Order: sequence, then structure tokens, then C-alpha cells
Amino acid sequence: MTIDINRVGIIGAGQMGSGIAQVCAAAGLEVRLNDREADRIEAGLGTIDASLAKLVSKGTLDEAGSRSARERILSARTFADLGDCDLVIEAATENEAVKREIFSTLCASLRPDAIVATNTSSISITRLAAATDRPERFIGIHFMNPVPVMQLVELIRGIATEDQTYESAKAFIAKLGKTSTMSEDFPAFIVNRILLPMINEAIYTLYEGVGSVESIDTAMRLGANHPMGPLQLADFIGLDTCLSVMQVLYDGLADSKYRPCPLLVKYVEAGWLGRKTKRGFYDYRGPTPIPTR
Ligand SMILES: CC(=O)CC(=O)SCCNC(=O)CCNC(=O)[C@H](O)C(C)(C)COP(=O)(O)OP(=O)(O)OC[C@H]1O[C@@H](n2cnc3c(N)ncnc32)[C@H](O)[C@@H]1OP(=O)(O)O
Ligand SMILES: NC(=O)C1=CN([C@@H]2O[C@H](COP(=O)(O)OP(=O)(O)OC[C@H]3O[C@@H](n4cnc5c(N)ncnc54)[C@H](OP(=O)(O)O)[C@@H]3O)[C@@H](O)[C@H]2O)C=CC1
Repeated sequence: MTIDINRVGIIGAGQMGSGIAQVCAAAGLEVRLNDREADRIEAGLGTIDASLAKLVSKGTLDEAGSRSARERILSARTFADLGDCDLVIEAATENEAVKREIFSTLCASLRPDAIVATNTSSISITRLAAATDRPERFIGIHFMNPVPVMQLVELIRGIATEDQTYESAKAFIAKLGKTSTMSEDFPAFIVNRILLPMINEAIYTLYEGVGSVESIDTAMRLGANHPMGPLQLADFIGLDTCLSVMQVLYDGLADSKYRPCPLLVKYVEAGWLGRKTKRGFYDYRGPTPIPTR
């Protein structure tokens, strides 16, 4: 029997957590948004307001729909505030230690029948499940960025995930009006197994001087019809997340073809993480993005 998901908790109010909160609320679900700092939750709510306003200005959503969606999202300062949720989705930083720590403290606050999910881009679902008290009710629910716009959600079962958990997650995604696909639990699943090596290769292309930031992005936008150039997309995803995914691929598949580009490592070490820190392969501090190389 599938569990009908009506109340969703979200941990991590960054670009993904806020987007997931928004689409859940817009679909009529009650949402509790958590982060480790109150100002992060406030910033996440600000992102949601801006995104809802964009949808209203495009005529995709009316004012009343936007207001009622926003009212369905409450701040959750502690994990205890997630205690009445049917599903909790972790969307914190792409770092296994951070996620394991969250799961090891979260579960005691939840109903025994609640489903726990992770939005990880790459990390083993089976390993993360082992940090919970309910591996059979744990699953990967991997949304794409920007969540309000992208149609796909990857579902990834760990070794212990029960059919009922998978079917409940599938029904939840259908309720959001999105399309789910099933990926096996291998490093970075399907989308990022293919997308991130392409982005890493674009960074090598820059590193080796084959082209500038602008020529690489223009080449892929106009020559391969990608909506964003790969370096623009890397900045959009977050260079820290890109590096973490490449490291998971490199460690998990033990193949040198996944070696993270040293230039990517350097940008992350500089704290130039892309749009979220206003500098990456482009500098976003002025009115228009300027290539940094
Ligand atoms: C790393 C991982 O684990 C997995 C991942 O997510 S990988 C990343 C996957 N995502 C991608 O590859 C995104 C690639 N980029 C794109 O598809 C497009 O550039 C984009 C949809 C992001 C923006 O499209 P664009 O045409 O350049 O810009 P823009 O015209 O501003 O936006 C297109 C539409 O989306 C809407 N939109 C964009 N961002 C939005 C947001 N955050 N909230 C609400 N609406 C938004 C715009 O209002 C616009 O709507 P209309 O078509 O109705 O006018
Ligand atoms: N960016 C993308 O395109 C995509 C990302 N993902 C995945 O989604 C997840 C989140 O990514 P994204 O939203 O981009 O990252 P962001 O950096 O935008 O947001 C992460 C948020 O999690 C918070 N956080 C860190 N530690 C904790 C904790 N212990 N408890 C609660 N909150 C915490 C961070 O706070 P602080 O900043 O203070 O550390 C930050 O607010 C990652 O697993 C990522 O791989 C999946 C699909 C696409």
C-alpha cells in the first residue's frame, strides 16, 4: 500500500530545498522548511517569493495561487518541527559526512512510518540509508535545478528500499506534476553520470587553453543547442556541488576519466562557487556576468 504524502519536511533551504518547498506547496502540500540557521530559512523563503512572483508575472500562476502556496510553507527551526511529516527530503550540502550527521539525529524526531529521502546528486543511497533507523523507508528523490521549471525527478532505490516506499515516492512526484525515472544506485545515477563529466571536460578545455569561457559556452549553446553553456551551467549548479559529484564518480568508479579538473578544484578552494557566491567562471557582481578567464 502506498503512503499518501500530504506533509513534507525539507532540510536545507538553499537553491534546491527552496525549489522543492515551492513545488510541493504549489501542488497543495503542507511544507516545513528547515536549515541549520534561521537566516538561511529566511533567504530560502525569499528565493521562493521571487520565483512565485516570476511565475505570476508570466501568467503561469495567479496571485491567489501564489499566496496560498506561500502560506503552506512554515519555517521549521528544529527537527522536532518535522515530527508530523509524511516525508522528509534532505537537500543539504553535497557532503556525505554532513548528510550522515543529519540522518543520524533526524530519525528520532519522526513518525515511525515517515519516509526519509535525499536529494543527493551523487552519493550512494544504500550508504546514506545505513545512517538512518529505516533503510526500507529511505529513497533517493533527485530533483533537477531549477526545480520549478525542470520536469524530471530521478528516483533511486537503495538495496533495502521497499516497494511501498518506491511506489509512494513515485505517486508523490506524479502529484507534483513531474515525471520520474528510475536509476540504479551507482555513483551520480543517470543525469549526473552523463552531465558532470561533460562539464568537467569543458573545464579541462578551458584549463588547457583550447578556448575562453565565452567561446566554450557559445560553442556549446550554438553548436550543440544546449540552453546554457557548460561553464554557465556549472556556475548555476554550484562549483562545490560539481566538484563533489566528480569526486564521488572518481572514487566510486576508480577510473581516471573522472579526475576532477585542477582548475575546478582551484575555483572551489578560492570560494568562487558560482552564482551563489557571485563569482565562478563568471563574475556576477555587476549588472551583466563577466567571464573570469
Ligand atoms: C546537479 C544535479 O544534481 C542535477 C541538475 O539539476 S543538473 C542541471 C539541470 N538543469 C539544466 O540543465 C538547466 C539548463 N538551463 C535551462 O534549461 C534554461 O537555461 C533555464 C530553464 C534555467 C532558464 O531558461 P532561459 O530561457 O535561459 O531563461 P528564462 O527565459 O529566464 O527562463 C525560462 C522560463 O523558466 C522560468 N524560470 C526560470 N527560472 C525560474 C525559477 N527559478 N522559478 C520560476 N520560474 C523560472 C522563466 O520564468 C521562463 O518562463 P517562460 O518560459 O514561461 O517565459
Ligand atoms: N545545485 C544543483 O543544481 C543541484 C543540487 N542537488 C543536490 O541538492 C543538495 C543541495 O544543493 P543546493 O541546494 O544546490 O546547495 P546550497 O548550497 O544552495 O544549499 C545547501 C543548504 O544546506 C544547508 N546546510 C548545510 N548543512 C546543513 C545541516 N546540517 N542541516 C541543515 N541544513 C544544512 C546550507 O547551509 P550553509 O550554507 O550555512 O552551509 C545551505 O543553506 C545537494 O545534495 C546537491 O548535490 C541536486 C540537484 C541539483
